[in-house]
This record gives sequence, C-alpha cells and structure tokens, in this order.
Amino acid sequence: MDKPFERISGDTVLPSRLRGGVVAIGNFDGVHRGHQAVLQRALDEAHRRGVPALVLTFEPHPRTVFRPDVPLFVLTPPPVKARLLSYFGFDAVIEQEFTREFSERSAESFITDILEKNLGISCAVTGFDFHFGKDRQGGPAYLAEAGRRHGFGVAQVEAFCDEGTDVVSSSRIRALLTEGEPAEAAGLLGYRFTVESEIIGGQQLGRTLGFPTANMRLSPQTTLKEGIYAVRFRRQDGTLHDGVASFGRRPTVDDNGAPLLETFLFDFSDSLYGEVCEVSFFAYLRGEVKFEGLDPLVAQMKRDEAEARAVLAGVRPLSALDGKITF
Ligand SMILES: Cc1cc2nc3c(=O)[nH]c(=O)nc-3n(C[C@H](O)[C@H](O)[C@H](O)COP(=O)(O)O)c2cc1C
Ligand SMILES: Nc1ncnc2c1ncn2[C@@H]1O[C@H](COP(=O)(O)OP(=O)(O)O)[C@@H](O)[C@H]1O
Repeated sequence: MDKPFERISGDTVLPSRLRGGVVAIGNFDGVHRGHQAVLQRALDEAHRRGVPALVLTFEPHPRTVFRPDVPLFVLTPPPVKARLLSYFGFDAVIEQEFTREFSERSAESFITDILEKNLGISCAVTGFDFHFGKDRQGGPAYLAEAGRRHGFGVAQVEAFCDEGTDVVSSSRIRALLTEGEPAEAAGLLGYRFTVESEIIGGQQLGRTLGFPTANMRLSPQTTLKEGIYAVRFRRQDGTLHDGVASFGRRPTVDDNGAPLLETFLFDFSDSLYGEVCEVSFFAYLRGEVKFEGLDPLVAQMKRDEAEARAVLAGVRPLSALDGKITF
C-alpha cells in the first residue's frame, strides 16, 4: 500500500516526523518532465539520506499575484498537483500561501523563517532558475552560500530539454493544449493532461440521445481547445473508464453557455452526480460543429465513439507516473 501523503498549509512548523527532510522548492505548475528532473533529484537525495522527501510550493501561482489582470491557465490546481506528487513518491507537500506580503520577505527571511524554522530542512533542491525573496534577491549562488552558512545541503538541477534542444516549460505545454495538441503536451508532461471537477447536472438530453454525459465545469482560465477528445475517466474510487468527451458550448443545442466538459463513458450506466472525478486527455478528434438537428449530431457522436475506442485501444503508459494516473 502507498504510504500516507500529507498536504500541509504554509506558515506551520512541521511535526518532527517530517523535519530534517530534503525539500524540492518551486511552483511546479504542470509537474512536467523538467519539474520531474528536480523532483527526482530530491527523492534520490532523501533516500540516500534516509529522511523525508518534501515539496515546498506556492499557492496561488505567484504570477496571478504579480499580474492579476492577466488570466493564467493553471495546469495543476493544488489537489491535482498534490496527487501527482504523492504518486511520484513524496511524503508531503507544503502549500505556502503566496501573497504580496509574502513576496516582500527578504531572501534571508525565506531561509531562516521558512526553510530553517518551519521546515527544518537538511537539503534544498531547486531548478536552475529558481529565485526567491523580495525583488528576486536570492538566486542559485545565494542559496548555495546560505546552505553553507546554515548547514543544509543545496542541489541545483539544470534545465531539462526535450530531445536536447527546447527547454520543457509550463508555457509550452499550455500553448500545446490551447492549440489542440494533447498528445504533444503529454510528451512534455510525461503523463496525459488531467482535470478534476465535480459532476453536475445538465439538460438531461444526453440520455434520450443514447449518449448520457457526465458534465464538469473547468476553471474559466482553462484555455484547452474546444472540441471532441478521446479520454480516460477516473472515478473517486480509482476505477478507470474509457470515453469520448466534448469540451465546448454545444452550438447544436445551447449556443450561449460557458464551455462545459461532457464525457460519455463507454459501457457504463451508473449515476455520477456530485462525485469528484478526473478526465485525462489522450487525443483531439475534431472541432465542435453546429448540426441541423439532433439526428446528424447523434450520427457524428457514434463515429466519435468508434474513433475514440480505436485510439484508446492502442495507448501505453508514457512513464511510471502516467501508469499510476491513467492505467
Ligand atoms: C462525443 C460528443 C460529441 C459532441 N459533439 C458535439 C458537436 O459537434 N456539436 C454540438 O453542438 N454538441 C456536441 N456535443 C454535445 C451534445 O450536444 C450534448 O452532449 C447533448 O446535447 C447532451 O446534453 P446534456 O448533457 O445537457 O443532456 C457532443 C457531445 C459528445 C459526448
Ligand atoms: N455512460 C455514461 N456516461 C456518462 N454519464 C452517465 C453514463 N451512464 C449514466 N450516466 C449518468 O448520467 C448523467 C448524464 O445524463 P444526461 O442525460 O446526459 O444528463 P445531464 O444533462 O445531467 O448530462 C451523468 O452525470 C451520470 O450521472
């Protein structure tokens, strides 16, 4: 059985069972393959030292605090990020509340108050470009020097490049998802992009068409391309179901609403209302179309189902992490 994983809010002094740990520090939005290089280094170091493996992350994403006027498509909201980190093998994530006030802290106060006093770390692991403290005072050299002064280890991990050329980044992944390239995004993430939300009621029309759909609202900042996808659906109890999903405004039946994610699960007939479920995106099949009536819509949905079944029949895990999420 997997060991218990803890989500801890920032500004708390860690209990003794989690002190002395190795902490990976960063926003890690997406927990992509570049992040995973940093996270793996922290895990290896924790195993070598025989101490807890922790992640320190900032919520909400600092960019939303510095640029509140620019919406940010967050790839991994806190519960999703926490689940990925637990699958990856960490003992806990510390979700430090990020505010303007927090950002005004000096780099030295970040070291003494957060890393030393609250977390009691034995080693910090960061990416090559991690900066911290007011006006980005603290960089890699500062952290290394602070480690020598305060007696904790420091490891910094180089930029992780895709096929040796392009740096893997959250912004590249956001752009791929916005362009309808979920398979390419999965290549950079190391797993299939996954959203989590509660199943809500709709117009109850789907069941009369032979295509009941489990409906979810995604965050309004999600700029995932609208259209039809081959997906895998995960229920709260961990069971997986293949399906086909539509993300969009349903121009045939309801042209005005905000986009909805609606998933038809194959070979399934239970109620899902009120359950928090996950949808993982494997392939983009087509854009949404305004049909003249329900018959051509249903005929197209049947073709979509056949195409999604064919896509999903051939999929393989991209990594151990992917295997834990969608296989
Ligand atoms: C595989 C699939 C493909 C869909 N394609 C379209 C489409 O091209 N155009 C459209 O207006 N709605 C499309 N929809 C949305 C349907 O109109 C919607 O699911 C149906 O009206 C049921 O609505 P309800 O869940 O509120 O009952 C699609 C839904 C699914 C599951
Ligand atoms: N195969 C299935 N795929 C999706 N949802 C299903 C399925 N079978 C039963 N359901 C249930 O039916 C609901 C969807 O039915 P539907 O008529 O489309 O109503 P709604 O308008 O609420 O989407 C889902 O939320 C779920 O509780």
